[in-house]
Amino acid sequence: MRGAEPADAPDEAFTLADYERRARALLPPAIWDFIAGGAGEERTLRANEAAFERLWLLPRVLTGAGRPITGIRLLGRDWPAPIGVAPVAYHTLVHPEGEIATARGAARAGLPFVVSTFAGTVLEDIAAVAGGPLWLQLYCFRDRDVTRRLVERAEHAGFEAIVLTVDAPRLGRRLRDVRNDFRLPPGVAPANISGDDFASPAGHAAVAFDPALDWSVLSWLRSVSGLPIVLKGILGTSDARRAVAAGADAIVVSNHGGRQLDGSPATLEMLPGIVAAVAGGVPVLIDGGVRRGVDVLACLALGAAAVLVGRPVLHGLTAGGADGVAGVLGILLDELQDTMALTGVDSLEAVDRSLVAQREQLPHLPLAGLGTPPLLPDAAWRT
Ligand SMILES: Cc1cc2nc3c(=O)[nH]c(=O)nc-3n(C[C@H](O)[C@H](O)[C@H](O)COP(=O)(O)O)c2cc1C
Ligand SMILES: CCCCC(=O)C(=O)O
Repeated sequence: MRGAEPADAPDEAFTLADYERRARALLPPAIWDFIAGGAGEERTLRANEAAFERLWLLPRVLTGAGRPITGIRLLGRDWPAPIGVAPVAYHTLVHPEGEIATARGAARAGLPFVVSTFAGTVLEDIAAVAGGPLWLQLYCFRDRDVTRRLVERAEHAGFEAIVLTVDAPRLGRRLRDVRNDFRLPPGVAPANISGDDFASPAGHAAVAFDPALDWSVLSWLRSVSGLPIVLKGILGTSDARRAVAAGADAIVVSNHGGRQLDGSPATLEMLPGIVAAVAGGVPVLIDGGVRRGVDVLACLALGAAAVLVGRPVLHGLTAGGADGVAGVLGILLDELQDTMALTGVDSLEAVDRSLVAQREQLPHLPLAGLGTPPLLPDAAWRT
């Protein structure tokens, strides 16, 4: 499906799919399953990547576009490209240096890194080697003192935003982990929170996560931190509007990589409606299934300010530590530049919806009219 591919784990990685195959060959099966898996029957997990297969990019020719400039500005900071590392727990599951190596890899590209509440290494140590913006992903615990201390430490260490995950009153039912009776191996534990039994991620979340959060959590967070607040895990238009009204500084359209509510839609499918609902009020980021530079441009064409990438970064970390992370991010960046050049745009401001078409909406394609609901409500195919 993914083009000219070697049958096994390749020696050299030219695509994110190559890194994925290398990681799979290296990791114990239960750890692979924890990372790769989603909730339930994994319908949402599959849908995230599949949604990109339904979009075509429409190249324009003779536009006079020169060398592509990929930089953006977000929450007061310049990013060299609209790509960041999504928060992923326990990088120490796949590499002994964990998030330290990830931060070093991301620093080579100058790209931002969202560090998980469940990082396996110490926030201050990560900050010491980081080269791009650092954001802290926050799970709000029943114990607000533990939650507050984490935020204060991050702020003190130079983290620039808090990314509150709002789609996890508990963890989704991840059947691979249930069947494997998945436990963290010895030596893998959260480095920035203590006291609990963390061995079973779902069991720990059931005890420690606040299952009854409501919108007042934003004012609580404002009372403990002056940092910008990003809400991660918004999938609906009314929640997106509510987030803006409640004072969020940005949102991430996310279904947690298909790990929470199985049966929720692909993030790409929800993006245009959410962008319209937010109407420029705050930047809209997206994650879920971004695996190629073309996917990044498709998200931007549908109105995203930036994308976050989760599993591929862990694949790079598994395969080559900091070099592997830099490799994954570098491939995405190169592919984004190729895509911009070949689409006929040289800046991201020039990227808009006229650059994408949903394949079912191109009337001359045999696939037209199969009854798939339109991704772009206004049939935005133009030439
Ligand atoms: C192994 C793993 C651990 C994750 N841990 C967290 C986490 O601690 N906090 C969080 O908000 N999201 C977490 N996520 C979700 C990611 O931030 C992100 O939403 C998702 O992975 C994006 O999809 P992608 O993997 O297809 O790029 C995790 C995802 C994976 C695969
Ligand atoms: C308690 C660890 C939660 C990590 C997480 O969010 C995920 O695995 O998706």
